[in-house]
Amino acid sequence: MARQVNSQRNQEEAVIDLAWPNEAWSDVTKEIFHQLNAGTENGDWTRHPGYLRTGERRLYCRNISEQGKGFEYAIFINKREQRATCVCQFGPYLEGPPSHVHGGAVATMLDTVMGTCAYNVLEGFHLTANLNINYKKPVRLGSTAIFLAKVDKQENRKAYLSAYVTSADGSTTLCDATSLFVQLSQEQMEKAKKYLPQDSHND
Ligand SMILES: CCCCCCCCCCCCCCCC(=O)SCCNC(=O)CCNC(=O)[C@H](O)C(C)(C)COP(=O)(O)OP(=O)(O)OC[C@H]1O[C@@H](n2cnc3c(N)ncnc32)[C@H](O)[C@@H]1OP(=O)(O)O
Repeated sequence: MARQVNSQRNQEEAVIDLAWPNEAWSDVTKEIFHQLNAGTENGDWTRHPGYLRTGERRLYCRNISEQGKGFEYAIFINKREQRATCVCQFGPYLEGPPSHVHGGAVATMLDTVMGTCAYNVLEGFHLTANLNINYKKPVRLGSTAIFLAKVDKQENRKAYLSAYVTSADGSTTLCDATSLFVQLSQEQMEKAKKYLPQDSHND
């Protein structure tokens, strides 16, 4: 059910919101998505739009355009509680150990979920300064996992986040992680402005 979002930027580049179930999603992934999406009804949670840009640049975890082959995910944000929850299904192009997900693919989703959390709940634009991951169990290729991230503390420009990854039924912890995100200074933001999308489409 990806939704075309008009982009004022330039005509040949479409911006498509992929953070919706599609036919490549398993019933488990869809079920968890609908549970998380139900949390948006009373406004506590918001679904973070996951845009595929079909132009030159693409968000790394949205760059495998064959449906179901890469990262299939949706991220939900609770701004008041400074938390993010993500349901992610790992496609067959993400293999590391045979039939299991590459550790770098899991790290990508941890960086993205914590980065999206920081982006939505904190002031200013943050970059990852440090990311530490403990891999507790291998993640089966094709399986669905849940990522739970939160902001633990802020000190000046530093934001400390933690996250853990569970199996779809929540019974098994697959990973846990901590990170440090640093808010860009005014001067750094000025320099970064030329790289930011001109319209409101993020991710
Ligand atoms: C408009 C909408 C468009 C986009 C809408 C997006 C929507 C949402 C999608 C997000 C999805 C992707 C999210 C992925 C997020 C990435 O993947 S970001 C890419 C990977 N990260 C990088 O490339 C960052 C590279 N590093 C840097 O640029 C610089 O080191 C930093 C991080 C900006 C910090 O440098 P700096 O500004 O010079 O600051 P610096 O004084 O060095 O450090 C500040 C403080 O942090 C501490 N610190 C810095 N590094 C460390 C460290 N490694 N360990 C411990 N302490 C540290 C310093 O000690 C210092 O502490 P205090 O002295 O203040 O106590």
